[in-house]
Amino acid sequence: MISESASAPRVDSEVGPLRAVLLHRPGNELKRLTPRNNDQLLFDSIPWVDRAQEEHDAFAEVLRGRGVEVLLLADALRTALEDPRAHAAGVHAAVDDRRLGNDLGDSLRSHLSGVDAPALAEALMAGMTFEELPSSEGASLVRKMIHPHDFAVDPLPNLLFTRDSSAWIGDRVAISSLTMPARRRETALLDLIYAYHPRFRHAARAYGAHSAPIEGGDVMLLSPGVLAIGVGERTTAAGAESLARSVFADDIAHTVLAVPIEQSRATMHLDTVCTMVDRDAVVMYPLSRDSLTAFTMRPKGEGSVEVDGPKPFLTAAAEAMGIDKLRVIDTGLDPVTAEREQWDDGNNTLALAPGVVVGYERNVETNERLLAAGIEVLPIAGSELGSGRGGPRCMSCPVQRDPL
Ligand SMILES: NC(=[NH2+])NCCC[C@H](N)C(=O)O
Repeated sequence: MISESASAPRVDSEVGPLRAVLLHRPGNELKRLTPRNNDQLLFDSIPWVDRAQEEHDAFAEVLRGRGVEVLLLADALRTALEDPRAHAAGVHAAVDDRRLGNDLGDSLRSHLSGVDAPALAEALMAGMTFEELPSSEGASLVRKMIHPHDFAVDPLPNLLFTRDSSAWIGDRVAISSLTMPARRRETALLDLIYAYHPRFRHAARAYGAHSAPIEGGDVMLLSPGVLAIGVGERTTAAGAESLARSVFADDIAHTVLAVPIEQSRATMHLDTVCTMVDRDAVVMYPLSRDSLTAFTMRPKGEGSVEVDGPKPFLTAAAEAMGIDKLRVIDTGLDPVTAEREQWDDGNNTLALAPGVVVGYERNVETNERLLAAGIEVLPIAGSELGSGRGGPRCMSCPVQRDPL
């Protein structure tokens, strides 16, 4: 259970000692994946769910072993839904009349209004097929014509990647406006947690969840007050610009770098090619090293934003951070190994402190080079977890880090 008394959420960097993190233990939503729907649901294969849970439990244990408080999204959602206002909003978020028609929509609404918080949380996360809807009197055309195994409420298998659905910047939380249709409803769940869970009730928001697309995998806190935002398949230029305006207005950042990344599945977020492993160091996909660029945004007064660049990313980042150089841990891998390990989230590490990161054990060569560069790598298994294309950073939303 999530305690209510822990100290206030705050995250100013990528590598400050991690104190609390939001994870999602994969649940029944993964059991909805089939070879017919996995592409649309953004998984590359069909995970073995029990094993994925074991791998995830082991990931959480590694974090706890290092003194990190692990908050689980399902627990947080159930707690939030105990509040009657959250429960009503949860029912609203589950029922889509455009899909169900008015008759079925009404009957699902009245059914879900009567279930307890855990059952509503389960419907919100794992979804419901038409066959699972409560049987109602009268014949809805939709019920007669639809396939019983179609989804009346979509499952959310990508809840696993808590990084993307919300991100803490300083003492504020930005709830994402997710791009892919398969993930959009995650916004509503995070919105409920941050509005109604006692631990978060007082948290101020950065950015409006219904603004232009932003996903947390693209948001990197290079140093206190300096953000890098990937712009590619998920976060749009409009999203990066609105987030910049919002953090400038709230005075929680002074510089925001917008970093164009290739619009492809392999590089869906900035953190698929680059993550921070130390105060002044990143691990980076070798092919991105010399090609990544950045536009630099700064506040210009009266709510306007000045945009410079593009410059090489490493130069722009060092300038914004006020350091001589952002070190790149050179994995020095040959292009084929580098491409294989990038695909398996080798560059997607989660820092627990400066110089200490969690990485997938399968990325043997990347991890060896990190170790050789003096970075401690805590390896975790990810054969099943990785089937959704996300590594330790994607699967974690830091809620509290100590200042550097
Ligand atoms: N921060 C990340 N790289 N997240 C990975 C998310 C993977 C997920 N299947 C998606 O396509 O959205």
